[in-house]
Amino acid sequence: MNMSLTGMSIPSIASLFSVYASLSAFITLLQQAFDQFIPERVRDYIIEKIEKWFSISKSDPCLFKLVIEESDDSEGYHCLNQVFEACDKYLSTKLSNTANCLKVSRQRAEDTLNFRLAQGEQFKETFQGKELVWSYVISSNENSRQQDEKRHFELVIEEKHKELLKSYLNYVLSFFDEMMESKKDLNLHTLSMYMDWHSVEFKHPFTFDSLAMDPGLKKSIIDDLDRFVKRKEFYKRVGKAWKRGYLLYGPPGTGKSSLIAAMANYLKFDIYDLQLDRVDSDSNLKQLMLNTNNKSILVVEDIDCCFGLPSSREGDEPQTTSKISLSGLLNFVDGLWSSCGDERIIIFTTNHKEKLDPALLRAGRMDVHIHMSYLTMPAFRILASNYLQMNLHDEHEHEHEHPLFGEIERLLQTVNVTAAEVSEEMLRSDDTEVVLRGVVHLLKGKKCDNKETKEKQLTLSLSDKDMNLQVGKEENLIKF
Ligand SMILES: Nc1ncnc2c1ncn2[C@@H]1O[C@H](COP(=O)(O)OP(=O)(O)OP(=O)(O)O)[C@@H](O)[C@H]1O
Repeated sequence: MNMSLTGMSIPSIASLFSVYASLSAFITLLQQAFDQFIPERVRDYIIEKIEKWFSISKSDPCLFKLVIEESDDSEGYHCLNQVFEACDKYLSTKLSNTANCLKVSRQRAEDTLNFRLAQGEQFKETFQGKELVWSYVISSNENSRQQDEKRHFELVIEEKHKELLKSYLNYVLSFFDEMMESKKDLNLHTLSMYMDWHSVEFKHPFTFDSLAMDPGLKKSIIDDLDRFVKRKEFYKRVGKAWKRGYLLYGPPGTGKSSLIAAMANYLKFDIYDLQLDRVDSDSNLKQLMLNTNNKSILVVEDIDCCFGLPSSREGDEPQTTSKISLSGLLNFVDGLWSSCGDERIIIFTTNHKEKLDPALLRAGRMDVHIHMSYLTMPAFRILASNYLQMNLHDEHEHEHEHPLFGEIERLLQTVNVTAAEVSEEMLRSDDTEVVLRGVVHLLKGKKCDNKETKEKQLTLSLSDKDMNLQVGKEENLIKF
């Protein structure tokens, strides 16, 4: 019995070849016709549709996808999503030797390279024996500005393992927290052209050791900062937000910005430099405030110039003033901003405390007022020790001080000079003798100017029958 071949004849090898040949000729013809007669755009469209169809039919219906967007706009504000930031930082530490295509960047003044997934690229990771696939997606509409692009991560896992995502994300978040705790680099955040924060590495070398200031005042500032960072439980107990406000006031060049840098370096806090004159609405301010991180210092420089007051700087053009109101700012400082984060410091600086709105000085608003005064002898010793590498920290060293120190001390008692002016003089030479003579010359010059001014004032005030012409140096002052 012949069961398998009943009614069928096996084709010969020759006929198989001839069918194959005519089939491939037909396909080649079809392909040529497709290329020649169908316009390129239509061709691309057809190919894309076919590819899409194949990818849909291939896709596994049992996958679960988690979307992590860069910002959370649900409240009507563009608030950065910290989970996105954590994932971004986490991936940048994992990617460098695994993913197929990466983007690399380095910001000006940074040492480190930042690796990121390129758009549409994937990165696979195994967590507790299960595979997770990361991808980075940028979506934008064609007419949008760069800022309107939306970025998100997609994290895909098999549906049946999706409960693992929670512990995986917790692992990523605690990795990020540890990274932030141990990070040595601070960031300086300034306003970008899109009115968002733009961050660069903050590399200001200034520390409390570099700061020429009365040692007693310096110690009380350091003690205050130490107390502040240790008082988490205290603030909770008394029901206050864990924040502290400092008002730094004094003439230009006395070290207000330098003190801010020293504070940031001491606490390892990021700095947010809020240029109020660029903020155009209260809602913009709210968004910026909400996008600041814990453990940070928010700085508003020259606060007296921000709210329509005349410029406090000699020779300054009349400056643009902020479109937000002082009360708007104070509402944020007292209310929303202070209650939406922990370990926040806010610093206002001014050259003219007397021009400030009393609302700013109200008790409980700025906790500490620090007067940055003209240079005193103890502060001069710190400058000399730093710039000229003279060992002047030892109390008994004063006996062996350079002979010009006596003259400098006498001059400093009668002349108002800023640390900025003296430090500029100290940069002029490596030779101690030359530098100290330069300082004496600077102080004597100022004394002459003072004398001339005094004489002018005396003539004026004599005509006014006003003899009150004391030019005295204010004491260094810290007021809590
Ligand atoms: N107290 C100080 N100790 C050491 N250096 C100082 C001090 N004050 C000023 N300097 C030097 O002068 C430079 C300018 O000082 P700084 O910008 O801190 O002064 P400022 O009070 O903030 O001035 P402004 O009011 O103009 O902003 C600093 O970079 C620093 O080199």
